[in-house]
Amino acid sequence: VWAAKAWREGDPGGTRAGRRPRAGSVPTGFLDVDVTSAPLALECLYTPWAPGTDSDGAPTPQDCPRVFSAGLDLTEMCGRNPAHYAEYWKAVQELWLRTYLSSLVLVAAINGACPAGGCIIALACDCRVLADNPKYHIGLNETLLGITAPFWFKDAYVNTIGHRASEQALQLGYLFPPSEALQVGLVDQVVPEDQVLSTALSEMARWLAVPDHARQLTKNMMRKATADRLLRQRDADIQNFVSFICRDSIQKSLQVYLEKLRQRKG
Ligand SMILES: CCCCCCCC/C=C\CC(=O)SCCNC(=O)CCNC(=O)[C@H](O)C(C)(C)COP(=O)(O)OP(=O)(O)OC[C@H]1O[C@@H](n2cnc3c(N)ncnc32)[C@H](O)[C@@H]1OP(=O)(O)O
Repeated sequence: VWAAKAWREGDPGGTRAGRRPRAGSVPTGFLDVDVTSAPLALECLYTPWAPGTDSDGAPTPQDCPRVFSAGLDLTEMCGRNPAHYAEYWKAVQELWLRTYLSSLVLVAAINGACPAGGCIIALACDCRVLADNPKYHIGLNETLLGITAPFWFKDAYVNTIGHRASEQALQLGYLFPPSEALQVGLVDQVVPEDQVLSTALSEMARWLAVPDHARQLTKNMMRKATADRLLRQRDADIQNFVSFICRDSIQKSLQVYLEKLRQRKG
């Protein structure tokens, strides 16, 4: 995700926020963003986490091909205590709200798989450019993990691809390959892999050509109702998440899913 400020200053990389998971951060699979540090805002958010770092120790997108974000870190939702789940979910809400309501132009350059939490961050951006690789699936696949997408994930989905397509894709936990993602409107452009970043920059230029105040007011007008819905019920949403995730059956489902992932690797 590239933010307008960094781009404007001629530093597309900007300050890196994506680093290996650490205390106080929201591990989202391979995307790790510190949301407890206010000045970070979104000017710094741009890269998925994966092995491979630059001279500052920050990861570089070209070093982590194949994964934009593996979604939320399932190990944060397994075998922990309710206080941990509550804190984690609050941080996830915060990450989404800040991204979704940012007055900056945000363009997601999706250079790999983009399931669940990865998809929700991409959906919070203004525009999505996906690399044309049949392995780069995008969507909300929660049901396949035995869990349900929270209402605000669903709202963002419906806002983007419509009610019927969301209803079907959410129930099936469907991950769209690039051509279908484009067709349904989940992404705005599908381009060859080596053109993702340049296309994202062109998109950024297009959005930045619009007077800022008019674009920002319009963005807020379009997004406010969806964000307000979560803001009104943040605490209830946290309680729902905690009681849901603490169920034995849900813990079991998540553990089985994680185990399958690990076995698939081996
Ligand atoms: C009432 C309301 C209740 C609401 C409740 C729930 C709310 C929503 C909750 C969660 C949303 C989510 O985001 S769930 C996460 C969904 N993500 C996925 O399903 C993706 C899983 N991962 C993959 O499919 C693949 O890893 C990949 C396609 C992204 C990449 O494939 P690749 O082959 O490159 O990588 P590996 O498979 O080898 O994985 C490497 C390594 O990472 C572990 N892994 C992968 N994904 C996750 C993850 N999301 N969380 C934790 N760990 C993950 C994988 O097990 C490997 O680990 P090891 O190195 O230890 O073997």
